[in-house]
Amino acid sequence: MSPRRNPTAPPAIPGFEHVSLIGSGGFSDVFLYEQKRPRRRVAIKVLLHEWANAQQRAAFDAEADLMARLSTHPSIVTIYEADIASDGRPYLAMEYCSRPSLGTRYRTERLGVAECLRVVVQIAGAVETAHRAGILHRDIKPANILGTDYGHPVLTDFGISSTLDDVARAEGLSIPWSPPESFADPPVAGVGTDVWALGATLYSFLAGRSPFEVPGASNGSADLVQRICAQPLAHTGRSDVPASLELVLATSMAKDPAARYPSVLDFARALQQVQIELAHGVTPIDLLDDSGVVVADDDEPDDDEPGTRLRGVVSIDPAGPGAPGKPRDAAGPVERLGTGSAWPAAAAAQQSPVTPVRRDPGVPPVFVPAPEPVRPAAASSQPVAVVDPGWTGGVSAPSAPSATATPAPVAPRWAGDVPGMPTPQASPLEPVEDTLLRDAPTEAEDAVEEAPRKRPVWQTVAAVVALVALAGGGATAYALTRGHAQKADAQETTSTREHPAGTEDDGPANDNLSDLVPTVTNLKGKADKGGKTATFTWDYQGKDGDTFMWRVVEAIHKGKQQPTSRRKAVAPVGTGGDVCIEVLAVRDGKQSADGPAAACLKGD
Ligand SMILES: Nc1ncnc2c1ncn2[C@@H]1O[C@H](COP(=O)(O)OP(=O)(O)OP(=O)(O)O)[C@@H](O)[C@H]1O
Repeated sequence: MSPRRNPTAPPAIPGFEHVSLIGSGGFSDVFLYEQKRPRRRVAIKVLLHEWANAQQRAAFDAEADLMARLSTHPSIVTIYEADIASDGRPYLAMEYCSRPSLGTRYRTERLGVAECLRVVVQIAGAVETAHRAGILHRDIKPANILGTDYGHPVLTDFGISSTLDDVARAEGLSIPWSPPESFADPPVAGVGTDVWALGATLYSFLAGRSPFEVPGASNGSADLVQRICAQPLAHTGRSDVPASLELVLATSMAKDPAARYPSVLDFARALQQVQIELAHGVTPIDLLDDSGVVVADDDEPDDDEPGTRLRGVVSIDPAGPGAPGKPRDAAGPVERLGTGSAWPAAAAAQQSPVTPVRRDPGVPPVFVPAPEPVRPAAASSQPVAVVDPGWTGGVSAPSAPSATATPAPVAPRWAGDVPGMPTPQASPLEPVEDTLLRDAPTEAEDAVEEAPRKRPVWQTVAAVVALVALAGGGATAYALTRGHAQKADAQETTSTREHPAGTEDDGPANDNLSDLVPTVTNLKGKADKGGKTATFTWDYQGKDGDTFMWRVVEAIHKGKQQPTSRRKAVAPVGTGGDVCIEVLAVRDGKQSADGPAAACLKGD
């Protein structure tokens, strides 16, 4: 896969030897290093820019401390150290996860229902733990669930980049896993955002596609946003997914945040109920109690909280002494949640300090909460330690579950989420892009010492709107690279591609990815003499014999795909000299894993 930018040079870091590049994200490059003492492989995430001031440095330190404390959770990637490299760039050394991310796996293999449930319940424990520490993840998606050497799923990417500055904190998100309120202006974030994203992640694992991706149809960012906001959720299309699980998914992805599970813990409990129904082992939800330690097993079953590795779940005040990953600075860069409820996360959902989720009093929450709010010293217990096979890879201690312990999900009230949802036809998938709302840093941007930033959602929505205007003859053009809104040049524009997780560059984690079809890069158009046509050219680093499909793209219509084996396409220009095209690489019937690249030529 060709990155949208060249990776930066690996910095010299005392005590570590650079081995290879693992991959590049929007704000960082991740390298494999060999730590000298003790000898072990580590993944080092190096931010693209050095810090401009002491305030940013302090924010980075606070964030790294927080992450390190959170990362003791068994389903959160372990952080080893955070520091500043010799070239001035901050870095984070972490556990090297040698297995492909779930972002790669769900697209390339059919995951079993049991594994999907197990993974998501485990990750739910991580997310709930973060929420109790006052942190929203805000970018939960399959690609951010890595696999350790032992195959344990671990959540990563808590947005260390969001320490950069206020702009970075604005919003950057992965459209396919984002809820409708993320597309509001300004975007809204709360616990419900993570509940939706985790539900959407589970859906992706089961369906092999993200929830609003329609096989065979256009799955650009504008399409996805429209469907996420307005269309009902389709069934996963799998006969081995029971109706109860479809309902849990629909509840977690109810359009109205108030109609979702009030906390990730509640969502996880509903999944445990499905595990019970399917006679699967119940996966424990790993949480800390109020003293900050995992409660030791004892021999009394906990019928009320099946499989929750926690006895006295309490209202944890993130500022309190027992809070895991207690923020050093309450005014720090990460999004903090409110507290003070017996349902801490639920309370937080209503009190997001950034923009509260508006709860419509006329719409009662449809989730039936667990019978009792969590209480301190509930003195329930776990009976025996059992080995949870598969992803768990370790000893866990689910309590004896009771089929009546956790309430079954009830039908969401949101009209679009009711059963009877359309089931998409099975057809070859056209993968949608992973993180869709990022600026693609240009070399010029890289050259200046500017904090990387994520593009606020409303800006991208504005870009979508601008593209609509373009179809109507407007002169403003944007290159929409499946969600990347890049302002185009006056006469020539270039579109570069996102580098999605799971499609890394050459490196040890990529062995199983050699079959992925890369995406074209450096797509640019130039008006031909006479102004009636434009010639687009692009770069491509795939295999001999790979071909391309290209087509003209308008705001609400896409032209017929045209095959070519050349890296060139001549497109007719529209009114005002505007024209946008998208180009997809094809190999043996397979398309670019990252979808098409797109670029626009803007008229006068
Ligand atoms: N601890 C790790 N072990 C192995 N691979 C990792 C680790 N952390 C990240 N990676 C891989 O490195 C690549 C880049 O990761 P990074 O988190 O920077 O990018 P991203 O998630 O694609 O983008 P962004 O962070 O901008 O959303 C991804 O392919 C990711 O799977």
